[in-house]
Amino acid sequence: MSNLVLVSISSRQSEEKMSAFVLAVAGAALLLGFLYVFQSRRSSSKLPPSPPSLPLVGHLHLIGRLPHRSLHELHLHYGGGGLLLLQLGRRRTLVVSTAAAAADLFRNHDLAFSSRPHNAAAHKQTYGSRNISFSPYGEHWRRAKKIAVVHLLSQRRVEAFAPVRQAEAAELVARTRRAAEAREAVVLKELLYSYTNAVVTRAVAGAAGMTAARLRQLLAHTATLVAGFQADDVLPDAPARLFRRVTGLEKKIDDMNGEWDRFLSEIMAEHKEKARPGQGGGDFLDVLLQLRQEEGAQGFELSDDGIKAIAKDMIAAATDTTAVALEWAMVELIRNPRVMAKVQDEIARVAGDAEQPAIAEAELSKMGYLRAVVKEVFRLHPPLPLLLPRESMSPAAVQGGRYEIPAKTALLINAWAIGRDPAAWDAPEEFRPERFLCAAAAGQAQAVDLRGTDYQLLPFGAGRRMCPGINSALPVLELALASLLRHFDWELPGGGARPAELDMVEAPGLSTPPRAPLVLVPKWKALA
Ligand code: HEM
Repeated sequence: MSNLVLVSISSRQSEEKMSAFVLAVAGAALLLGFLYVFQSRRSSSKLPPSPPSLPLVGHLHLIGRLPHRSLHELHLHYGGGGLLLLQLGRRRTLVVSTAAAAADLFRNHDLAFSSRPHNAAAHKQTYGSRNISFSPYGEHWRRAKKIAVVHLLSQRRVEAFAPVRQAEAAELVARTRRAAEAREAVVLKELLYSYTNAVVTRAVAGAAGMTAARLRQLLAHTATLVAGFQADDVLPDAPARLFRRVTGLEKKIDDMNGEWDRFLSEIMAEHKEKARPGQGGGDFLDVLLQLRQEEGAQGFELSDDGIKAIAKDMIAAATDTTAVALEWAMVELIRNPRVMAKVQDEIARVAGDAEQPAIAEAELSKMGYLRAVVKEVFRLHPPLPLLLPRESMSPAAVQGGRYEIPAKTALLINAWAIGRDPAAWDAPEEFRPERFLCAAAAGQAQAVDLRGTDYQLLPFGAGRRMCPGINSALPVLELALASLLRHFDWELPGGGARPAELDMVEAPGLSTPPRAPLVLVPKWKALA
């Protein structure tokens, strides 16, 4: 930039002109900045606290590569009542950082905040927001979510997939055993991602192997295209589109959508071919095709694109999240040998010395400490630390009228910060699963749970937009963890970091695995 300026100014006269110009621009920017701050303060005295902002970008310059951490810092500095109002580019955004503020939002204003902000790139990737996750609040979302809850992710269907989980957990153990026998270290992320990917691919499309491998590639590419703040979050529609075109992003997104569509169309065509009407389907695609035949799913038109959008949603929502939670669980257990020993003892006690490699799912419900470990992992490492963004559809007077939030305000719930809220948790930075057992032992009605009614623990969200996949995710996660801890002892490779030195910072993205992928050496435990 400075070189350009030097070259272009050839005479004293032009230097003077330039200084005047620079001064004018700087003055205008200052004025705009002042007006902006003044305007946002003046427009309502009942807005939540907000740091000083800049013209155009608002507060974007205050957000680093890990937005949940930047927002937590801002909350510690400015947060009144656990709320902050930020201008993130073009989006006015309410950020919730404490359990008490989340409780008020979910108990009293869930409906007002039940939509999703429009994002042109996401709109394109979801067949025009025909999926569930990114669909704005309305009839389409209501019906699609009901289909997911009643027909795809119900307790009955989750139980029907138990053999798939068993088979994939056995495969996970077998792969790990091969590495153990070869005395090789494993990259946990790869092992775990293959497992969750295979489970979800079989549930959605009934296939594993090549299909799972192709899907894995598609998911990885998609993640790199949608991670972090997008042009659409910052700029109005037309300039955002122009930005995407100029940077080549638009073409990349179109190519990726084309690949996804070819893949989904192929597996749909296979399902249509083998469909046996009236036989009650096996995988999600079978169920969706069957529902289409039955009176249009109670008047809800399930077009080919609609079915593909829902199938893609399920695959994307289930794979990463579960693998990320599993990887953090292993990181925390390696860092906390006392907890590792205790949970391994419990698993050995409950699962016994059975010859077969798989743990029966009925045994998982008897592993209270394992469940407490899982909750503690979700408290400190929610895989989607800011959940999914929401948007308000009407004005809301929150915290008993203390603050007034205008309609069309985006909402970010910082589940990562809420899990560290000192008003809700004792010694929040400590990994201590016992906190969940003590609550139950102390006669409190029930220990804090993950199901969206305890607002200090929100890894699956809460309210109308809460994750419908929780019943399906928990057994997938618990089964893998129990199997890996039952059959193997785990060590860091020699010469690497010591447990206490493990990097506990996240990688950036919508879901946040450890920044440094965990590498461990498994040791096969011969069962007694
Ligand atoms: C550890 C695993 C998982 C975690 C941590 C997780 C977390 C979340 C979160 C935080 C949300 C947004 C909630 C909100 O906006 O308040 C969400 C939404 C959603 N999840 Fe999950 N999820 C997991 C697994 C799954 C699975 C296995 C499925 C399906 C097979 C699934 C399907 C969905 C769908 C469809 C939505 C959109 C709901 C809506 O917008 O109404 N998730 N999930």
